[in-house]
Amino acid sequence: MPASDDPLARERAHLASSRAALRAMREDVEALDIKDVTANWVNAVVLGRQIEDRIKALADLSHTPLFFGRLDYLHTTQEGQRFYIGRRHVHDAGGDPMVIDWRAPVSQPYYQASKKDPQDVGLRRRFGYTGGELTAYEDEHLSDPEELERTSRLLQAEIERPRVGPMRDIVATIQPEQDGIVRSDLSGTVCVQGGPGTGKTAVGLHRVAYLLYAHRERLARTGTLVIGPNRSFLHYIEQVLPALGELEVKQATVDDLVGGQVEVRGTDEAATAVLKGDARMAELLRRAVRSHVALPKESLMVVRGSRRWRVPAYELEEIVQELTDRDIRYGAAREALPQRIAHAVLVRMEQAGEAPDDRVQNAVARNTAVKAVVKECWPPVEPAKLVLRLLSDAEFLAEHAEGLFTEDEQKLLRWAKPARSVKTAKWSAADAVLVDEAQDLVERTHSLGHVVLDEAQDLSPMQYRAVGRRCTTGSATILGDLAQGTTPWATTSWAEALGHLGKPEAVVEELTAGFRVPREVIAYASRLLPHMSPGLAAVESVRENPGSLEIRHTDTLDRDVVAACAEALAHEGSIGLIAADARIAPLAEALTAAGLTYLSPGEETTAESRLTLVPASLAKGLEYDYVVLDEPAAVVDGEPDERTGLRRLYVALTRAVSGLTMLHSAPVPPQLEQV
Ligand SMILES: Nc1ncnc2c1ncn2[C@@H]1O[C@H](COP(=O)(O)OP(=O)(O)OP(=O)(O)O)[C@@H](O)[C@H]1O
Repeated sequence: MPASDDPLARERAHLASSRAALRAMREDVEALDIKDVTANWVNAVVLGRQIEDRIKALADLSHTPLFFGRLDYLHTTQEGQRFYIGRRHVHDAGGDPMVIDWRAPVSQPYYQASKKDPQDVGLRRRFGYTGGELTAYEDEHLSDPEELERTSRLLQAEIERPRVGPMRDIVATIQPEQDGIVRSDLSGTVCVQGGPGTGKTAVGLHRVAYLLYAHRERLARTGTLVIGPNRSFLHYIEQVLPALGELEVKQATVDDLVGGQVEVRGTDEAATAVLKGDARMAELLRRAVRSHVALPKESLMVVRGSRRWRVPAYELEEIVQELTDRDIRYGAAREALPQRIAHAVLVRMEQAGEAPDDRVQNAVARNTAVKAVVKECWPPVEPAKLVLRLLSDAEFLAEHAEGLFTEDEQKLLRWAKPARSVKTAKWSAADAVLVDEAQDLVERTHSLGHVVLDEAQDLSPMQYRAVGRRCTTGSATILGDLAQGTTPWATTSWAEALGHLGKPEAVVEELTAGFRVPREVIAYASRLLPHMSPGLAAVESVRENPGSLEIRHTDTLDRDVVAACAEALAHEGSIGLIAADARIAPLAEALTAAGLTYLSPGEETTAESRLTLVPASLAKGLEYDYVVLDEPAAVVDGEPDERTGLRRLYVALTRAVSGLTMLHSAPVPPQLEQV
């Protein structure tokens, strides 16, 4: 068959010319000479960096196909009729598109069109690649009533592909219900509830990429942030956005966000941490900050030259009262106060026939007598010092906690040993959140354009508030699973959480199709659901490969766990050995003794180094091709209460992509028995 008649050959030719076009685009950028256009050194550096980023974004990565799909519309539109869909836009020398960005509106039917609703699509073609080579394609004629609907083999192969290394993007296979969330508008906050492996993280990251495409300038100005539960999780996901060409998105944990003011060196008992995370703390802090405002006792006398101007105490009182009533930050009101007082002085000057201008008003505002009034009525408040006092000084706490916290609760809140200074205090993570709240009462926190919050179910109300104030003027994507909440303050209702976040109007979407965990394994793990999160639906696995689930009883646990790891290493893909935190040290020793090298979570698995030893407390959000789960009873017992223990076990049981081997010497928790 001549190449021109062979569709695969034609597609390969299009790939080759698209690659050449991309190379040309890159060469054009590389050839840019900025000497003539940059007037100064700063501009040159900024522009130089932008060009470097652009060159990086135009790299042709051999392992990521330039396009993964094709759409042929039934009718020609202004933009054309046939489109190749890929990770980025590529055009030829004449400016005509060779590949269309997956985020462009014309690409949307690639994800959304169906036989029921073809959206003017005649043909949808998916491409299969082997090692960077285009080797297969698969067609759907959406408008052909004769053609039967069937599951795409290429899609299935992509979902079943063994995992190794960090998280990958899913642009080629985003599902319609996921696409709806990815493309939802920047103005709205979306909350996604979904069981393990339903693609919440993937959807959140692709939503950022989409929003950056659709609102590039606005978000470049305001900024975007992805919040995850810990460093190892952030490492695991950090390559997804760069692979989609987005290099500017920041990542942080909640602790990172609030950690600027104090150094966290202490911990809290669970009951204390729960209380410190309670939304009532916000009111306590508000009262404590506002308690610094005092009404003036005496009148003010401003001397300028030979004249003296007097503002009576009742008028100063009115000014202070008016600022108290207004809903502005403590610090902003403190800055406004001298000007207000100066204004009152200026009114008197005008009444006396003078014509003072702005400079006079500014000079009066800086007058020592005015400064003294400000110091007396609106003294500066240092957030960390204020929280320190609340947690150390029983009387001060009691004064502001009245009607909010009982005496017993106040006792729980107070540090056993009062701290002397901000530097030496043993701040806990929950304390840092309080300092952040107090800081915001003094000075408004900068708001970003969009924030993605992953594993949100583990946040306390005060933590939700800390995240919420970082997107007051922007929007958010909140991702979580109520069944995976393992903190003592875990979320029980999304409506409540969204209220704390300050986005009560957000829509809650649910994802139920599972892309990670094989059917048999998810069915086994879901036996726990009625015991820990009644009412939540079990995930429906879309994987065809039933996967393997093996439960082994043993009297020589360490030895057999190591053997199971060695067995798992015979398969391709990554291996996670998950165990209760207390079991990590003995297992590490056993692995080393057996000559098996292992990584810690967050370290990248590679083809050479594929085994990770994962404490159950860090397993959330991660996935491994094969999981060996050590002693489930120890995972449950590692938590302060049974429900949290079962949830921790549920997380550990749902990390596997291809197979799970569970080994136990103690009895398996009875909740896993068949009902
Ligand atoms: N549409 C899709 N096509 C292919 N793979 C997908 C798709 N959606 C999700 N996946 C894959 O499924 C796995 C689970 O996705 P992800 O980690 O986003 O789920 P999650 O809901 O955040 O899970 P968890 O609750 O355990 O944190 C990942 O490997 C992801 O790439």
